[in-house]
Amino acid sequence: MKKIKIAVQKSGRLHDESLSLLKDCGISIDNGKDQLKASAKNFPLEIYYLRNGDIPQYLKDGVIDCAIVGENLLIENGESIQIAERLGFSKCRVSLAVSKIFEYDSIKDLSGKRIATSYPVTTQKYLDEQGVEAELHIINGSVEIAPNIGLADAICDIVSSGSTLFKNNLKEVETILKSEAVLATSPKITDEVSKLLDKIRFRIQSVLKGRDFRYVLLNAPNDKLDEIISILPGIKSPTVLPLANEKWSSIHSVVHQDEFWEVIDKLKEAGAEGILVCPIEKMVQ
Ligand SMILES: Nc1ncnc2c1ncn2[C@@H]1O[C@H](COP(=O)(O)OP(=O)(O)OP(=O)(O)O)[C@@H](O)[C@H]1O
Ligand SMILES: O=P(O)(O)OC[C@H]1O[C@H](OP(=O)(O)OP(=O)(O)O)[C@H](O)[C@@H]1O
Ligand SMILES: [Mg+2]
Repeated sequence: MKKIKIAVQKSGRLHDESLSLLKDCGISIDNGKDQLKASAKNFPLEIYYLRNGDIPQYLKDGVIDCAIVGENLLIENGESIQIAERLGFSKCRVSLAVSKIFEYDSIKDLSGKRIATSYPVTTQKYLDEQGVEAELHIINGSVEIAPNIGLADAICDIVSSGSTLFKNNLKEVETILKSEAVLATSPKITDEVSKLLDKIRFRIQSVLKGRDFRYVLLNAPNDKLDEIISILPGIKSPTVLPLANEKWSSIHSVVHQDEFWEVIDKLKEAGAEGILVCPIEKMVQ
């Protein structure tokens, strides 16, 4: 049977969450130590452990069918690569930054300046769009040190919490793009393998949706049922079950994590008691 070839980062920021997502999708991988390729035990899938930076090229060449990769790299080297799913982790941005003492008003201030970056295509594209000419210095890591050692006037690199910029006396001045981990697909994927990809996508969607919601169980006095039900969003409508005490009912529902605490406060105010909250492993729709 044909297998789908998926790449994940060998080590680094995306590695652990990529594997845990596949595991939550019920794909169990038999890994030997330092093995760069392994097979799933219960799904027609081969996993390849690669450098994140190399993945776009492997996808373009069709050596792998899909991959979990940082979205920012698709802008750098990923024309023709499609995003099948956004995965919601490793969120960051690619930004321009300058020394804290640089009097920066607009992007025009970088005209004729030296910019150090590991993302030359992304940086150049942005400068071209803004009509600014600058000199790029390509370096592969520790980019934030460049202005402090006189190698560059500005940098273009990944920012998440901003602490690396802060520690290196830099300030973020322009956000070029936002990124997260994505499931990306090769333009050369065959129809047969696409069917396997669809199965993985369906599982990923169910897992990610489950992570966004909480299952809520509570007890409600029957005379408050209508009010309490009106507070609960639910997928369709909440489940209401009678309790042994006939003046009370048990209500089950799902609540989005974004509105969770607000909903819980309202439920308590409306007379709900014994509120239990459980994680949802998967939510299939
Ligand atoms: N500080 C961060 N916070 C959140 N996400 C990040 C951060 N740094 C990088 N990322 C995201 O994770 C991806 C992987 O970053 P990481 O530093 O692990 O690998 P990499 O430097 O791209 O290299 P390699 O090619 O060696 O695997 C990046 O492409 C980016 O999308
Ligand atoms: O805004 P922050 O939360 O400080 O994160 C940003 C830093 O994280 C990444 O580096 P990483 O730690 O991945 O090291 P690397 O340069 O070796 O890839 C990135 O290149 C920045 O340096
Ligand atoms: Mg990094």
